Amino acid sequence: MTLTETLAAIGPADEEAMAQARALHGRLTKPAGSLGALEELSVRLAGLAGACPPPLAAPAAVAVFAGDHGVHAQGVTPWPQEVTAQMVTNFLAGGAVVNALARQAGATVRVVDVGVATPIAVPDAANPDAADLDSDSGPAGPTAAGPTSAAGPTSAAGPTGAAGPTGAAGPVAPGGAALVSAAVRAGTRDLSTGPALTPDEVLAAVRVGVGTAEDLIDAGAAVLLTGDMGIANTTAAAALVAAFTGAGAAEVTGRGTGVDDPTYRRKVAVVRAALDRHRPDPGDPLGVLAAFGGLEHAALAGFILAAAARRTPVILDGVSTVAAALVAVALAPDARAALVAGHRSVEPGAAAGLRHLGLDPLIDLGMRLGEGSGALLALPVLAAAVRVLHEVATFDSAGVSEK
Ligand SMILES: O=C(O)c1ccc[n+]([C@@H]2O[C@H](COP(=O)([O-])O)[C@@H](O)[C@H]2O)c1
Ligand SMILES: Cc1cc2nc[nH]c2cc1C
Repeated sequence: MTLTETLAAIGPADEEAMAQARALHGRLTKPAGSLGALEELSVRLAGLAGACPPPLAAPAAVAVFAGDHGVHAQGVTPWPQEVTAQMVTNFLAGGAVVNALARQAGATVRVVDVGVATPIAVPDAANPDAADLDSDSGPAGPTAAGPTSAAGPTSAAGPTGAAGPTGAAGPVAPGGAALVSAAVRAGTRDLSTGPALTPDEVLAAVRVGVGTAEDLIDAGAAVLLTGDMGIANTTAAAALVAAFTGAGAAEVTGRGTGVDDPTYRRKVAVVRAALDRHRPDPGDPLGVLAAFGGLEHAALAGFILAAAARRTPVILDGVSTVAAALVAVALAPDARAALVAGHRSVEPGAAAGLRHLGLDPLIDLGMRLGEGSGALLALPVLAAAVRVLHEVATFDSAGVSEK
């Protein structure tokens, strides 16, 4: 679908299904309210699906969007830019945190190059079947269904190719991920000296995200997870969060990968100057993306919107995915119904963004990695919330006396 069609397909939560889920919770063999936040989550998922119970949350697929940032030139991070490409290679080889956590959670991983600035080395596919989580490289389980296997032909990026030259999914190393090459440009321009992206580049990146979500859902995914990789992207994310929440630069800028005091001060100054320079209008979400980027934020916004249009839950991860959710909800307020806040990242912009969205994170482990790591840890919680509605007996059916 085009972005316009995607936005038009996003509708509000189904109040009737939510009422049914609330009523069902009152009949299940547990004191009312005893499952806390799990209950409200399952009610929201019923509202999204328009059904009670909503579908079980499997198979699950995480998409990690990778891009580079011109603002890297301002010294806002200690890491060299080429680490973005090197970490993509690590994802493909199966050696990153996202791979370990995806194997643990029984999710597949797709990596989308939407704007990496340096060449990506694709590891040899020693065993192309190994990315199928049914294999020995990961735990077998109901979520390890073939159709979403990262190694499958659906990874060939037909629909995501709107942005330009798009590669078929690359070879997959054992336990690794498929690569979709859909770079819109080799990193953004420096947001501190001018717009990071042109309007056309923004739209192209958003389309990559829309196509990725559609592709994964068409291949069977029942829940989508967001991930990002981009050295210096917490600077762009902070500016995006400030633009949509109205918070000041110091409130939303964090230490990212762990920057020292002088770098942190420089980073806050860069975000403050960029906000002054661009005077972003939150009523023009695509204009805000053009001002600050990044390409992965734009693609993530499209990914979230397409999930909402297909009434599929999408688990947010860290600050970049929260920033993208702010863009998505500014474009289509009803998209909020599809959002599940996976975790509370240490990065202050993540908490500020979640507050603005009115979402409570499922877990809070002091993490600040990105890559989809927090979303993957929250996946079993979401899956459990749904399974309870499917499987727990009622007082009537189990013959348990009520109070
Ligand atoms: O989202 C988070 O919680 C998060 C917090 C700090 C760092 N990161 C990751 O670190 C990279 C950006 O950090 P930096 O310091 O280079 O801006 C990028 O790849 C992010 O995925 C992610
Ligand atoms: C090593 C490394 C891994 C990452 N994963 C996500 N962002 C990252 C940033 C760095 C620097």
